[in-house]
Amino acid sequence: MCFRPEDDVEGYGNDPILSDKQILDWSDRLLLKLVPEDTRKLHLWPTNPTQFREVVSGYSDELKRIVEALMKAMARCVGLEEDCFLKQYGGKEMMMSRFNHYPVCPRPDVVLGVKAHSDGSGVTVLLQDDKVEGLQILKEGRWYGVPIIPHALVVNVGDQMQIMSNGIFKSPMHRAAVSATRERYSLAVFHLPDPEVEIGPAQDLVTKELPQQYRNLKNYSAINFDCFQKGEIALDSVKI
Ligand SMILES: O=C(O)CCC(=O)C(=O)O
Ligand SMILES: [Fe+2]
Repeated sequence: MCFRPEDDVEGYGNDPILSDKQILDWSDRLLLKLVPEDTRKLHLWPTNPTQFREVVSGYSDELKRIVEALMKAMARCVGLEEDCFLKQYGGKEMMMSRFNHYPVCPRPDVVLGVKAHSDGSGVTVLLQDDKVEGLQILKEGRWYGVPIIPHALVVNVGDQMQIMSNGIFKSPMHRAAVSATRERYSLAVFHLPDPEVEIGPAQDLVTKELPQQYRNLKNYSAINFDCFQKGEIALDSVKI
């Protein structure tokens, strides 16, 4: 019922095939827009388990509150007015959820659950599997496993926060490994600006020492998608 329709990105399916050179991710995923609420495609939302809609709606409301508080704190951290980043989002911020399932894989030495990427969001909140590790972050050329911390959420800075902060907050490269013996689940919620609204480096963070690093732009998700298909890094393509 909730299978991804051919002309849509939302719904349940495997890694979508966008090019014949693409190495596929070892994962099934369910992609659902949560916010704006009036754009939810409820026909793609599972009805089993029966509490799914209620639980996910509640989670979405709480997360929106947390992310907004976080973005305010991040603005204050770099000496900006607290609503400086949120204001750039326009009135219609977006939240997209991705439920990842990584089945047991016979060759975890050559296959990834999610290939190395940085998130195209402003901020991503990850709810990790509480038993099976898999998330890895690239730091100074080495991959580090992210440990499971019970009841904790993992927050990832996304590319659009790197742009708005003029490169001060970094959007890390990360990937998900798979296991030969255990399946794994994760839930990523991407918090993004309204695609119709222009974002760019906060002018107070543009100085003589740190000139503007990125151009102003709209709909970064589309830029990200185009670059992914060409095998290019989206952030590099918008660098000045
Ligand atoms: O499964 C994970 O821990 C990471 C998933 C991820 O990076 C993503 O969905 O963008
Ligand atoms: Fe990610």
